Amino acid sequence: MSWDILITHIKGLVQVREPGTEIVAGDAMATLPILPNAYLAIKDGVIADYGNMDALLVHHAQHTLDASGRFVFPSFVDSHTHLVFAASREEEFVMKIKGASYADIAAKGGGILNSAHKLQQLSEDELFERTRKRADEIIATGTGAVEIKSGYGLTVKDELKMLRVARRIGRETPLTVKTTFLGAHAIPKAYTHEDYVSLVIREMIPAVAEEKLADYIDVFCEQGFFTMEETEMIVEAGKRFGMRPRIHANQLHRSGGVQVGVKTRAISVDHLENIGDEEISLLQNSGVMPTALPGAAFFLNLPFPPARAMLQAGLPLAIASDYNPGSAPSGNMPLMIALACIRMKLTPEEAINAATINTAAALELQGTHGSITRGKVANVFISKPVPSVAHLPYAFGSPFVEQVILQGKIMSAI
Ligand SMILES: N=CN[C@@H](CCC(=O)O)C(=O)O
Ligand SMILES: [Zn+2]
Repeated sequence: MSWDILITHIKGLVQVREPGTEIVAGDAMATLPILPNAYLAIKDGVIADYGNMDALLVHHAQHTLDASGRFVFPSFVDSHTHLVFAASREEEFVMKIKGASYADIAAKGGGILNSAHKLQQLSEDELFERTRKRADEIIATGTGAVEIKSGYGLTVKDELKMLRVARRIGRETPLTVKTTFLGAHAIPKAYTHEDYVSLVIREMIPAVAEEKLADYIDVFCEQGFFTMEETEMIVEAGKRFGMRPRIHANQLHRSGGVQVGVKTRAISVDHLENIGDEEISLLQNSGVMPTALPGAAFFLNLPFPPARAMLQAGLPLAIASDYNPGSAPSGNMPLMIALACIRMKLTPEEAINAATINTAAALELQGTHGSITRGKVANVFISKPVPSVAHLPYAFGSPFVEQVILQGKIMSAI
């Protein structure tokens, strides 16, 4: 008997859970189970065993890694990204510094329409190569599973192109990928609202379903983008083709996105910079995962979601990066955890739960990802030598991840 990989002398094995814990909510988010002086054994791509070093019986392994002074974490699950895009938009970043708002830029044909224009010029292969670099980047900062949305195509052909690229990231990198169709991300200049919504429902959704390109359907429910009624029509159309909703809700205004999410039984409502008591009560016992995107709130100088009030109401909370060129040009999950602690007053334990076990549930990956549990996919990383888990958000922006293992394979030096 021999392990494929044995990690020994782990200072703390983080997020150790027995099978069955699929989500943490309210007060339970404050507890992050950590096993001190531990080992972790990996075989055939899964977590085969773990325990205290004193209980380690089988020492033989193809690769043995000594993690003295280091923590081992389950890889982050990033449940909201726009990883497939053509190019960065730092020109808009500078406009914002000089006073323009996100909405001003969007109204002038910038923003999402700017990204769509750039993406429409690229071949599928070129788009894949650009996206693969971002995939490597997020792997290096500890992400093991990721949701990727379309929404910068805005034509049937280009939305399909984006989703094919996203699926290919899932096949050709060690990331676990879930895909979301977000044709209703913005309204191209040549269309009326009505005509574009009809294109999304009548042509895009069936074409996406035909190639089985999307697991979920999303809509940017926001003033100047899609109304509550349009959002409901679009997600109901997606549901008829087996795509479960997740919604861009309440980013810039009290847009009603949470109300539509609850009504349509969305798996998650994401952003939530503009919610109040009414939305919090609606989310209670709804089964919808509230998801904060602290990178976007930080980058756009928006209010941060009222995380403490949500936890006090007994809600679960997930944290994702929203990696995209317009409102969150970073997929660095340790940085998102730091922002959640610093700006949303989450404790490190709460923020790490939000970025692992709860994001796994938000992608329906709770059986395979998001915790150190026997039988789950061996997606883990070894930290740099650090004094404590709280060092992660404390030393914000400092590299935290030293060695990545995905699907039971040691990734080359990062
Ligand atoms: N808000 C809508 N979509 C993205 C931003 C897209 C963009 O500006 O390119 C978001 O989640 O923040
Ligand atoms: Zn987004």
